[in-house]
Amino acid sequence: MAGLAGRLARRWCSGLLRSPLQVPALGLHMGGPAMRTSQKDFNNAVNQVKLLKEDPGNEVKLKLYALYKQATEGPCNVPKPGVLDFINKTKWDAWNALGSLSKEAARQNYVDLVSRLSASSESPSPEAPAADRKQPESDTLVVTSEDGITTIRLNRPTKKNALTNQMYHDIMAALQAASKDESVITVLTGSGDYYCSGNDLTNFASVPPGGLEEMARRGAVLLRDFVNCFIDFPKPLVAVVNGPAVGISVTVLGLFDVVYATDRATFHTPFSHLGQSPEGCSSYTFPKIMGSSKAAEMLIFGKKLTAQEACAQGLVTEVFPDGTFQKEVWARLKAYSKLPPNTMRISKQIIRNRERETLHTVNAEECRVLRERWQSDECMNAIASFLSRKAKL
Ligand SMILES: CCCCC/C=C/C(=O)SCCNC(=O)CCNC(=O)[C@H](O)C(C)(C)COP(=O)(O)OP(=O)(O)OC[C@H]1O[C@@H](n2cnc3c(N)ncnc32)[C@H](O)[C@@H]1OP(=O)(O)O
Repeated sequence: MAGLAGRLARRWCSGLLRSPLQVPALGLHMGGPAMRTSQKDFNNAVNQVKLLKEDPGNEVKLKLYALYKQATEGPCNVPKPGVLDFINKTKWDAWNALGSLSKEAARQNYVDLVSRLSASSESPSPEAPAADRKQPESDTLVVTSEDGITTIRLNRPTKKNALTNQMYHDIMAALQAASKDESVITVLTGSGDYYCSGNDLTNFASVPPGGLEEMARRGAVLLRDFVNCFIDFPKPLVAVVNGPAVGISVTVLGLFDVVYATDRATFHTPFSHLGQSPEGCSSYTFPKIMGSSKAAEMLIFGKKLTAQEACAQGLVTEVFPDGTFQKEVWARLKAYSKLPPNTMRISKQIIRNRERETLHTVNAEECRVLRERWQSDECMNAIASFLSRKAKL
């Protein structure tokens, strides 16, 4: 029965990309998705599906179908097909699983999904020569591969490893390369006494010709792409937190598989102090990890956690004495890197995949909100204070 259902579903899915659901060509906006999806963006995405070079597989096609129905008709409003009507039941289940997701959110998710599918079908294949892959363009990021471990090291110690716009791009490129290289485990860590002091606040200092609005739009697209790389990263991802961590370097920890910290580390998300709001999917992962009131204390009131506190609350896996931190952590990681790589990937998938679409939705929403916050007086004043040396956390 399951085999027959699978075959029928496969046959149905193979027709989906050519189904009458699609609208005439409009040409997809590929330069980074808009944060508020218009009908035109959605129509473009529907059309873009037909141009995908690779078959995205049945699961994705079903997701596309369900999001399309939700975006155009709202929550599932038709009776459940009978158990023997395999094809329509599969479609119905996928649509119904979206519950009360709004039409707007479904449209946004559809556009995001198509944009990711288009990007991955255009990205270089694993066999592509290394020269074709984007490599870090400066020495503020150092990527090495040894003993089955690819290490991405933030290397701007004099600025506490604050993330410049270039570094966001370099990290994304490094993650993309690491997802395809021979390594088994990927590590993110920092040089010097800090792990990372978060977004480099001077990123806000140079306003582009389009003004504050354009700066906020670009920031939101960059942030969304950056966080998506963590959500979608396929191999075990480990943070080796070698010192204090601030802002986005803390929030994305909820998307890592394991977080090791020195006992010198602290974890600080001072968003309210900066007139900003949570990102990195922390509005979803933190309450899930530590409960809503602990998460609120961090994300709304900016409470700084010690490494021990972060460990007690589940954000950190294990804390090590600073004197032996590097030795102990790397010995542990080397041992883990000998485990069967495919098995580890598959285990990660089964742990994470169920939540992937939710995380993409959360990410898009957080970026939409932040885009507005970045244009607020509260945010501008906080950044101006830091840049004029009046404020420090
Ligand atoms: C597009 C994506 C957007 C994503 C949204 C992300 C949001 C966030 O990450 S919010 C968090 C932003 N981070 C901060 O607000 C931290 C600001 N920095 C500080 O408060 C302090 O520098 C410190 C507590 C991190 C360290 O203090 P201290 O030990 O006293 O060291 P200094 O302040 O002297 O720092 C040395 C040097 O580094 C510069 N610096 C440190 N952090 C940042 C930063 N985040 N942005 C820009 N510059 C930073 C600091 O200004 C010093 O520079 P010099 O004076 O030129 O030596």
